Amino acid sequence: MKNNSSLTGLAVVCRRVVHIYRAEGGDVVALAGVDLDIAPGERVALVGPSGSGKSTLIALLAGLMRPSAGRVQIGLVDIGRISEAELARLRGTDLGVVLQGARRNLLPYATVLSNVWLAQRRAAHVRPADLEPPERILSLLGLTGLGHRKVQDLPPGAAQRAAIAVGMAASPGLLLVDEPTSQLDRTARDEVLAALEAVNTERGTTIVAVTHDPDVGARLGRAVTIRDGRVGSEGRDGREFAVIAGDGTVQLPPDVLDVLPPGTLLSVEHANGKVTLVTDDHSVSVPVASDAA
Ligand SMILES: Nc1ncnc2c1ncn2[C@@H]1O[C@H](COP(=O)(O)OP(=O)(O)OP(=O)(O)O)[C@@H](O)[C@H]1O
Repeated sequence: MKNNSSLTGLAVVCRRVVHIYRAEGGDVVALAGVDLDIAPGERVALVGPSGSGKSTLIALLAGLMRPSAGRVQIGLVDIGRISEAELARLRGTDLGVVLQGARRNLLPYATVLSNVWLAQRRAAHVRPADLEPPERILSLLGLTGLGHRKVQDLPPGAAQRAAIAVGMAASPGLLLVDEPTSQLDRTARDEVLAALEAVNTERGTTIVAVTHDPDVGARLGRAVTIRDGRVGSEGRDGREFAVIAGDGTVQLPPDVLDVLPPGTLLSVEHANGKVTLVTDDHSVSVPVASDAA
């Protein structure tokens, strides 16, 4: 197997990723063909309506589940093709995972420093490597001076940053964070976002965060909207884009769908450097692209 040995950010590639939950009442297709490329050191928010598949996607990136079909690649490793032991090693070292609800990631009666130190011991057991002094990780996350506080005594924002510190304990190349700012006040939320930015800029770590907060998406710079188990659209630097999936399909924005409901027949006209969707009776035409300079 190829290794991810670099300490800098890891790339993520998803190709036609499908995930099906086998449930008693019937199968649930949670992801229906996700195509996504994230460059090393990028910061990406996964946004979208409840039940659209965000948590399923982050669980696949975290190696907690394998895709039913398609390819999920973290750095050089195709996580659908590696053994359970290799997957466990990847999870313990290359991937930092911060679950939703900061305190679920932490031992409440232990100090912040001990929480980071214990996470490092677990990582060293899986793959012996040089580990960063825990104090340096706390400093990166703005927790200097709080190392000897018990987790249960921390205010919510500091607890969230402590959970990120534990996620960063083994200096992973990819940090996955589920709802990092939910239930935080504005100040605490800004401190958490500043901490994530520090991780990204100072360590080069790739960051993927699931969030319901549109401001988080805007602040991270790239917001990928998951809709009905697919990549629906992307916001980049304040602009909104539709995305062509690997099978050539495009999810139309909700306001266009109001005018063109599912089942509408369209002809795709490509002429004079313009691509236009036109209804059969020519009552609606939607210019979708222009390749004119
Ligand atoms: N363990 C499971 N068994 C069966 N179905 C599941 C399971 N987990 C999720 N689902 C279903 O898969 C779909 C996607 O769920 P997922 O939790 O990934 O969405 P989400 O976008 O993260 O939602 P939320 O924002 O509410 O957390 C939903 O229809 C959900 O009901």
